[in-house]
Amino acid sequence: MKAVVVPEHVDGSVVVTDVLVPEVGHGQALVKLEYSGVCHTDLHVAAGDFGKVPGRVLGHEGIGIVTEVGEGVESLKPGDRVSIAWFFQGCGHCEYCTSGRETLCRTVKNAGYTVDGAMSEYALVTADYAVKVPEGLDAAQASSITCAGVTTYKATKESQVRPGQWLVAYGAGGLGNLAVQYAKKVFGAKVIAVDINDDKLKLAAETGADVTINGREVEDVPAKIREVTGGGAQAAVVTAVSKVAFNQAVESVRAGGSVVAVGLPPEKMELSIAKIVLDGIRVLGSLVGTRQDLAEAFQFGADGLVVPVVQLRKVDEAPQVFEEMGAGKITGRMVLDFASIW
Ligand SMILES: NC(=O)c1ccc[n+]([C@@H]2O[C@H](COP(=O)([O-])OP(=O)(O)OC[C@H]3O[C@@H](n4cnc5c(N)ncnc54)[C@H](O)[C@@H]3O)[C@@H](O)[C@H]2O)c1
Ligand SMILES: CCCCCCO
Ligand SMILES: [Zn+2]
Ligand SMILES: [Zn+2]
Repeated sequence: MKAVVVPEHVDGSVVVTDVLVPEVGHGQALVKLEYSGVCHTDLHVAAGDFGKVPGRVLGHEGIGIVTEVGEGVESLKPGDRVSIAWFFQGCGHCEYCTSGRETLCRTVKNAGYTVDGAMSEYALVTADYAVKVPEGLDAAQASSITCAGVTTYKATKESQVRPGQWLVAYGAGGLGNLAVQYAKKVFGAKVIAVDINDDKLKLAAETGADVTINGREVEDVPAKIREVTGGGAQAAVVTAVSKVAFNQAVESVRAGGSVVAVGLPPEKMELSIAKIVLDGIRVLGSLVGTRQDLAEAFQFGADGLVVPVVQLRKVDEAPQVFEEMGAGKITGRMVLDFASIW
């Protein structure tokens, strides 16, 4: 079967090649993929940013139909439409798995990183961890919610922004566009989108941003944000792949505000200790979302509140899609169309 794989010489490139259809084991289900979105994390994995995984099947925005279930499976049946997410499986019994923070499990399995992922014609899931796609949600759009959506929904929740308050979305890419939509349409915030690419800012404005700022054209982004918001935003969600955006975010929020770190640039943040102490600013990291978060994020999609902007691409185009994303040329989310090769 066709799959998008990290080649032996881990260098950021990907190959589309033939691999064996996996065998279903105890507690697992076999999923025939319909769609699999390309997340910037897939580029990090392909480049070895989190450690080299040559031969790994990439992908953690998978949506497909269950074709077979293994021994002991009660939660899924053939015909169910399910997701294949970064949070692939937790241990189920540690301090994190038993307190609503299962994505932090220290023995977590991650699709497309520590286990084979969703950019393949067939993929395995751990049945009890595969979140079902609700009726009424388009499968290709569900793909984008499986990582970009749930991650920005969770990050906005963690920001504690309240209706009528200001939230700045630093980065208006695959995640950032959905951060704008969840913040605006689910949490009732007023939203500023910051990016360095006008096409992405145009889409942000079309999908809910009240204000857009091009970080390459405005000399002092935080000052502009403090002016627009009358003293600073109450929250910032940073999905930009740039430390500049993280440093700007801390200077953009008002006293008592929050900065939620989501993007994964390789550098370190420069953080003014005095600023965060004297202004009581919360700076926190947020990692994808739990199974419950994903179920909620899906439902907001099914209800039409959040509408992922996706473009279907042929599986064989995966190498080009990765290059386009790396060059910042993608607007919305590129989704590999496995259904077209059924
Ligand atoms: N924490 C998590 O759970 C989680 C989940 C998914 C993705 N991620 C990470 O989030 C990041 C974004 O992923 P994506 O799929 O949205 O990528 P993307 O390439 O679609 O978007 C990144 C955006 O950052 C913008 N950007 C770059 N420099 C900027 C700057 N200085 N100011 C403002 N914007 C800037 C780019 O123009 C682009 O629009 C990646 O690092 C990815 O690994 C983290
Ligand atoms: C360590 C990378 C975390 C990324 C989450 C899914 O994109
Ligand atoms: Zn992701
Ligand atoms: Zn655990």
